[in-house]
Amino acid sequence: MNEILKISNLSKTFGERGPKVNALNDLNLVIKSQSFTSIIGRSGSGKTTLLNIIGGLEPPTSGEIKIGDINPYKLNDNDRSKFRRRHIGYIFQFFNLLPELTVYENICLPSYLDHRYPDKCFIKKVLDKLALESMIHKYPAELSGGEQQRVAVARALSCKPEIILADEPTGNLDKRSGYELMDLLHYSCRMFNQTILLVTHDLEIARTADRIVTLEDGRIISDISGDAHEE
Ligand SMILES: Nc1ncnc2c1ncn2[C@@H]1O[C@H](COP(=O)(O)OP(=O)(O)OP(=O)(O)O)[C@@H](O)[C@H]1O
Repeated sequence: MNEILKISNLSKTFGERGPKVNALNDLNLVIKSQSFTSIIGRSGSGKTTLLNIIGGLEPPTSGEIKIGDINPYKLNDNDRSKFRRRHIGYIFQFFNLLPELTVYENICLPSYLDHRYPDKCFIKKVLDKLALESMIHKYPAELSGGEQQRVAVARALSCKPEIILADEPTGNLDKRSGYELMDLLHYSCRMFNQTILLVTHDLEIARTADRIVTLEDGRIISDISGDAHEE
């Protein structure tokens, strides 16, 4: 498999004026295309910071990140936003759906923002798989937490991004919905050839991945692939 993401000597320091926090310290990571990686670690270990930097939301203090051949931080703001919309899908703990839009409009939002027509055929497939077809005219407030999270997943998939970044996506779900969501992410990784990076505190959820990367104090302290992490 090819590399889709390469992170070299990445550091992030917060607190320009006040006390400094080294959230990431000289971190190196290579992610293969179409792989499923869990990122775990204690609170404050740098997981969200890493995901935000990969997602083009937070520039690193030093070091380099390449998604394919592109360093998103070498693009201007407009091109970086476009790059993000086209190549990266986000799933957050608090679904972040827009309450005044229907389920279908929420799902198509990334395409609208990109001034493109949504791929209706593809979206239909996603709706089918996520069992959302009957809900497309509803508003987020009319849905359960699990249903809202499925809408958030459909929205993340709708532009067929190569990379899905999921930050504690099961954090607000009951156990069953959490495992259903993981099945969906594994399915989309296989069916739509996506690469998934998942931040979680839940070790059982983390173990469903191909690879588990553990952070501590902004450094990788363990990186286990394949069946080894199931022992
Ligand atoms: N915008 C910010 N300004 C200042 N410090 C920050 C900022 N964002 C994160 N930090 C600090 O950077 C460190 C890493 O934070 P980060 O949110 O990446 O950790 P995390 O592993 O995702 O934690 P959690 O599991 O609690 O979400 C923490 O010490 C945090 O307080």
